[in-house]
Amino acid sequence: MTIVRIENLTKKYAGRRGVENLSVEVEAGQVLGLLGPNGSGKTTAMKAMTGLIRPDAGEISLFGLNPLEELPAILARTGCMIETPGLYPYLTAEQNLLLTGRFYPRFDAKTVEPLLERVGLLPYRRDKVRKFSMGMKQRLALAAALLPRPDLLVLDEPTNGMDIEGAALFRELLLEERARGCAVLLSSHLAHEMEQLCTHVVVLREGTLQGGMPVAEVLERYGSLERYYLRMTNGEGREAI
Ligand SMILES: Nc1ncnc2c1ncn2[C@@H]1O[C@H](COP(=O)(O)OP(=O)(O)OP(=O)(O)O)[C@@H](O)[C@H]1O
Repeated sequence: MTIVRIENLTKKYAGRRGVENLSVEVEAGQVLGLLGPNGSGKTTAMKAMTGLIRPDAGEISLFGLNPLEELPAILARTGCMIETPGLYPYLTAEQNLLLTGRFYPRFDAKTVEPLLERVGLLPYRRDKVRKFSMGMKQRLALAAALLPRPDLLVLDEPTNGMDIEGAALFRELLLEERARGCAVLLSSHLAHEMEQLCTHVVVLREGTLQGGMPVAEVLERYGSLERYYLRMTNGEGREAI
């Protein structure tokens, strides 16, 4: 089942580059990795998909729905982590999840404690988030993204600031979600992490798609995702998906 379909998405900021003519698809159970240098348009693409910004052109369909018209129905089934986590600093970790969970029709308050345990924050559940380190906030934001029991996860550099244990926990968690049939759109600068987690990758450069293929094919043809990435971003090669 196709969960994400983006066709010819273009978003420019005051005439300047953002993302141009991007087309991608993600099926249930697939993890699509967005790779690209800083400023290549990954966050812009994710924001346009989740209704945070309005695209200039192109078609976006999530679960067969248009985010410009049916965003609440889409967000009810989607977990997001884009840029700064939207957390309430003066509430505890537990209160944050209980409050955020109320926005999701499928939320069950009984899942809060297991979720806190899953991200390693159970001992800190009664601590105010303002006292949390960056990595702890990332862990809590990840738990918040899982609150709706999502069919789609949109994760922009989720392990940024996480310690080694947190990043390992994240990997485990993401593979579980993938096995459950959740579709994932993931961006990260860690090629090794992406190689382990993604089923498919696309590479962006200066707002345009340079290439993309299943990770298994990348490994077969290029030996590593890093080599493929470097090939796609140094301007040498551009391949059709
Ligand atoms: N709000 C904004 N106003 C103006 N330009 C913007 C804005 N947000 C992004 N841009 C520009 O759009 C381009 C793409 O930025 P974007 O944040 O999507 O890249 P990215 O691939 O996510 O980068 P990074 O890897 O650094 O997170 C950049 O040239 C950036 O300067």
